[in-house]
Amino acid sequence: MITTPSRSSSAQRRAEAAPATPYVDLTREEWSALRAKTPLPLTAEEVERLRGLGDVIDLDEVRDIYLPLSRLLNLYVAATASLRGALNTFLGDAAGGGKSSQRGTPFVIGVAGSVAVGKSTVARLLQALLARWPEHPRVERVTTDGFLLPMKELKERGLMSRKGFPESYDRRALTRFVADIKAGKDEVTAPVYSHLIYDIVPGQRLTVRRPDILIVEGLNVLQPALPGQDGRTRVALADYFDFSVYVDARAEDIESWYLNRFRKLRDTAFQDPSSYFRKYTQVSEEEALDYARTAWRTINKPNLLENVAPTRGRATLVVRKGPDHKVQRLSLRKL
Ligand SMILES: Nc1ncnc2c1ncn2[C@@H]1O[C@H](COP(=O)(O)OP(=O)(O)O)[C@@H](O)[C@H]1O
Ligand SMILES: CC(C)(COP(=O)(O)O)[C@@H](O)C(=O)NCCC(=O)O
Repeated sequence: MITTPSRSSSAQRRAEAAPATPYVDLTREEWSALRAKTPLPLTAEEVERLRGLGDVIDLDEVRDIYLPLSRLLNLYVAATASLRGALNTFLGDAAGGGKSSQRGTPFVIGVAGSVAVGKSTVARLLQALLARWPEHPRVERVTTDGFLLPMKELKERGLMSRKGFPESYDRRALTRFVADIKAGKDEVTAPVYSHLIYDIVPGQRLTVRRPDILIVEGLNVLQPALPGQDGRTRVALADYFDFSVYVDARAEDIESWYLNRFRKLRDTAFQDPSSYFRKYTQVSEEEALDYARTAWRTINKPNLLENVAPTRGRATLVVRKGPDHKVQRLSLRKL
């Protein structure tokens, strides 16, 4: 065969020089150029609604990063619906039509990353943007903190300073919750955690009623399953995800976001007389920040390094933020 040498593009040359990875790596510029292909511009009114979520987020960031992401997810949802059609065709052929009318289950998106990396901000934004697509107007969001063990149990098990570590959750209940959603149940409920009382709210449940899309956000959503008592591997939460996003940043930057958030909360939510953290409004800011620094150094940073960061390579998409929260790079899993 005769081949003619062609002048390769810089992207091609970079791909050839880079070590093999299961991801397509994109710079911010490459990703944001995809915005032009997103047929869903934001109106001024919608931009205001996004601001109304209470998140401090740069509007260019919404347009350049999160709007293309909502487009990508819209394509994945559509592709999953086509796959369901293929499955129904197969079931129709194989089972004489009896099982060929699967209604479809919610499309589940996991959002993982460290404490304070910005998971909730990303998840709220995605919820608002995805709900604008006519194909999937009902988008619900749950945080995994509802599956933390109640404080009484954490105390009994000596886990109060391991809050957020995999062992501080009822992982079976969490996996069951998402399994039930993917089983197509009409109503699935979950316990509710309150940051105010720093505990599970007794008797309260949230109900998920077959949304088009469910976003599950939490530190450990990409954790592999624990082996059962019989030593056998179990199903993990992430086995039920249709797509997952890992929000990544340098630990030093996340620490400063954690401390900033603590400072803001000290001026707002901690002032509430029923707040578990009210004591930090009664001491100097420096003393309060000393507590937050210790919590970062002894709980959240070790959890990030030991448990959370090692799950990054399981995500469908990794978004890497810089010190100003702006996304600098993205890695998208190849298919
Ligand atoms: N894109 C962003 N731009 C500016 N600030 C952000 C952004 N994302 C998160 N933050 C801030 O960083 C802190 C942590 O974000 P949050 O969404 O609460 O994190 P997580 O849910 O991962 O704990 C908060 O103070 C939040 O306001
Ligand atoms: C509630 C959390 C464990 C996070 O829960 P998630 O929804 O990610 O499962 C975390 O935000 C937290 O409160 N950690 C305890 C250590 C600290 O106070 O920073």
